[in-house]
Amino acid sequence: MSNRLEVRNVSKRFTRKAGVLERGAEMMGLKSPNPVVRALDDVSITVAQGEVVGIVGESGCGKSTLGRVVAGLLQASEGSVLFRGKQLAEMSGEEAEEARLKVQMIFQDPSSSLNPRQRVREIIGAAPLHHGMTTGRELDDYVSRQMARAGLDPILASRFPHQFSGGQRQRIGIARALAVQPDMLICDESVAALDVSIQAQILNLFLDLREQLDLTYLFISHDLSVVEHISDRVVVMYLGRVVEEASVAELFSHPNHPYTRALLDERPSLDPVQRQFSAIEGEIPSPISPPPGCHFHPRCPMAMARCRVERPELRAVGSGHKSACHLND
Ligand SMILES: Nc1ncnc2c1ncn2[C@@H]1O[C@H](COP(=O)(O)OP(=O)(O)OP(=O)(O)O)[C@@H](O)[C@H]1O
Repeated sequence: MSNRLEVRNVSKRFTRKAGVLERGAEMMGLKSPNPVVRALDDVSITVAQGEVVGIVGESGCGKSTLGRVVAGLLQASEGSVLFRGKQLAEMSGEEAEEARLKVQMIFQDPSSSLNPRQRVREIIGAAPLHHGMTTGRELDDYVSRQMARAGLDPILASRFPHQFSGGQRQRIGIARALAVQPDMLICDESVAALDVSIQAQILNLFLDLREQLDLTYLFISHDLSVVEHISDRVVVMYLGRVVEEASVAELFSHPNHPYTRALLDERPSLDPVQRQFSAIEGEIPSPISPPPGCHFHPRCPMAMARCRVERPELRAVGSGHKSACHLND
């Protein structure tokens, strides 16, 4: 399989506006005024054509930032993103626009990403019309096809978003993304707001679309059950870094990194309300001043002296299995 996407050594820093405390500290000559959040710290991943790669980790570990950098909604501070071996920065204007359209993002809350004043026909049809993928005359048919693909009855095209249920609204968002003929979907908590039974329907729709359209997915979720259901491979992130990656079967049966093991240990069984993992001992440190060495060491039951000073490299621990932990040495 060829690489659809390659994220190479990407870091993303945000500068937060200084709060009262920081400004006071600066006036006393103690600190720089604007704290820097290290949302991504030297992240590298590859996604093969047709693959579904799940990105998991606790809140604030950088999952959404990674998705947004890949979708071109945010610029990386360092590193590069390559599509089929080519960097966006190296492409001509038209080529770059086409590459951007090929990567579409599906967000968590369909209600806030759909214009409430637009009818579904306009929501789905505006972009393909603008980019010349259809004509005004063919628009109704074009929109109907996208709706049918996403499991919506085309007869509903003249309705407004509020006239649909949450699951149907997510289908409108999916139809809108499909309408610009993408190769890759970045799903950022795309089923998190839905009831569990509707979640299963939307996940199955994503898998069907992958078969029909040869789509590639980056699937961001805090819910391990969702990721296990849909992914071929899983990337585990902690405080802006990738700590482990493996095939879904390998990761769930032989987790290597103590953080991944803690995530899986804390995974409650069937209670959907508790399917988030927040129960690992200790607070997540701030990405403004992450701990030195291995970011996980303050919470790691197996931390050694070395873990407090030396960053562990992400290295192979098995076939297609990588982990960033000094315990593997
Ligand atoms: N625009 C921004 N300005 C400043 N800080 C930001 C911005 N966007 C994200 N961050 C910070 O970057 C870090 C990573 O955030 P991100 O949203 O990528 O994490 P996440 O894993 O997706 O978490 P969640 O599931 O809660 O969205 C967090 O500390 C967050 O507060």
